[in-house]
This record gives sequence, structure tokens and C-alpha cells, in this order.
Amino acid sequence: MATGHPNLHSFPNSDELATQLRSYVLRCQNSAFSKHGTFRLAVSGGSLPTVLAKALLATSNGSPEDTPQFSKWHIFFADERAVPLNHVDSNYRLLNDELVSKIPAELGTPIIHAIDEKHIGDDDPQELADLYQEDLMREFAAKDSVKLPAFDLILLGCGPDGHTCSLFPGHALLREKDAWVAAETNSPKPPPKRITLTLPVVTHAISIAFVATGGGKKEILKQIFDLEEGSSLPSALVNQGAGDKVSWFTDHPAVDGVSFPRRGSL
Ligand SMILES: O=C(O)[C@H](O)[C@@H](O)[C@H](O)[C@H](O)COP(=O)(O)O
Repeated sequence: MATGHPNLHSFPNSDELATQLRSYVLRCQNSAFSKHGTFRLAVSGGSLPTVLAKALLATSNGSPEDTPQFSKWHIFFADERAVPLNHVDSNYRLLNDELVSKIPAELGTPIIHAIDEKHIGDDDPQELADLYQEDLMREFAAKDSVKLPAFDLILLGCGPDGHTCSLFPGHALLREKDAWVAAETNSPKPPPKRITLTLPVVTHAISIAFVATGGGKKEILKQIFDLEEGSSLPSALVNQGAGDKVSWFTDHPAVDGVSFPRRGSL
């Protein structure tokens, strides 16, 4: 059961947001290293990879704590579209173009867990989802059997309808209790065929961060943080299920007029 309220961090501009997001991600990295020597995270598509690259490719102060040690990172996708990895709609390609291809050699190379391209043409992306779940099992359940994987960090976006990952409002997938990865065949946001982490996996993560910027997010954020009106929206379900493990990184226009139960300090 979740405890506490999500933390809100709101910044006047994208530079300050990126600076604080960097510190947050590196704190998650350092805490993960002290527990198991690697950093296992999942990232979304949309605008997130660009912000993340701005945060992580900034100059380090030289200390190991302020340096992304990418060779010990395992990056999974919170959701992915059933398209070839070099397709313009691929989240793998987006992350590669924005971040991975720009990492200086001395920071090392992360292990990227991509979908299996052999199954992208299937009518039903279920096999793609099952294979991705097997990849997660190799990483999180190789030694012990676990009910759910515990990502060190999941980085999410929030759509204008309140969706997150490829979990859309009103969809039966929101009730999934057992699968770690699910198939979506009819996404309202194109392209229609996708795979996504399920809600129990997202809320089980050690830390979860949303990045939502721009005035276009203001109306949906009002609903998400209105405990009655928006309580069944996917992003609100993450807040409810994970409580104070959740941090929102926003800019001022995105939260203009939004009342939050708790403003966090960094
Ligand atoms: O691949 C995807 O479609 C995403 O993972 C999706 O969940 C995204 O994060 C939101 O739609 C927010 O997108 P923006 O950050 O671009 O608003």
C-alpha cells in the first residue's frame, strides 16, 4: 500500500528542470549502485528522452557521484511501439538519437534492452510483450523468483488525456494484475500497436518520476491532482499506487493553477 503524497518540483525553465532532474537521477543511480552494483531503469518516449539527454549530458563536477556511469546502466523501455528499431516512431531510436549516440566514450555505454525485431510485424503484439517480459525476468528474477520487478527508477511522461506508458484512460489493461508487460493493439495515440509495462510494475519501482512541461499539460494535471475528478486516470493511478515514491518534474506553465497536496524539496 502506498504511503504519502507524490512530490512536486516546478521550475521556471527547462535548464533548471534538467539540472534538478540530473541530480535526482544520479541520486537514484548511486543508491542503486550501493545496493546491487547496477542501475536498472525504464524510460518512456515522447518528450522525455530529449529532457533526459539535456540532464545527463551536462558537464559533471568530476566526482563519481555526479557522473552517470553508463556502463553499469540497464535501460528498458516503459513502453515501446511495434515498429522497426530504426523507424521514426520507435522509442529505441528516439532514445538512441537523443541520448545514447551522444554519450562521450569515457562515460561508457549503457545496455539497452530493445524489443525483439523479429516480432514487430505480428498482427498481435502479444508475443512481443511476452518476449520483453522474459527479458525482464532474466534481469530481475534470474536468482530468485519475484512477483514483480523492482526497477531502481522509472521515468514517465504524461499525455494530454492522462495516459502514461501506453496505459490509456478507461482501458482494461489498467486492471492487469499479473503480467509485467502487456500488449496494446488499439492505442488512441498512434501508432496503434505497442507494448507497455503494467501498472503493478510501475508502482513497484523504487522511484518513479514524471516529466511534464508546457501549458498544454495544465488542464490534465489539474484533473490528475484533483482527487475526485481525475482519480481513475492512469497517471493518477500511479500517484495513488506509489505515493511518495513519485516525483513530478514540471515547469511553471504546466502547473499554473494546479493544487498539489505536497510540494517537494530537492
Ligand atoms: O511512447 C509514448 O507514446 C510515450 O511513452 C507516452 O506515454 C508519452 O510519454 C506521453 O504521451 C507523453 O508524451 P510527451 O512527453 O511528448 O507529452
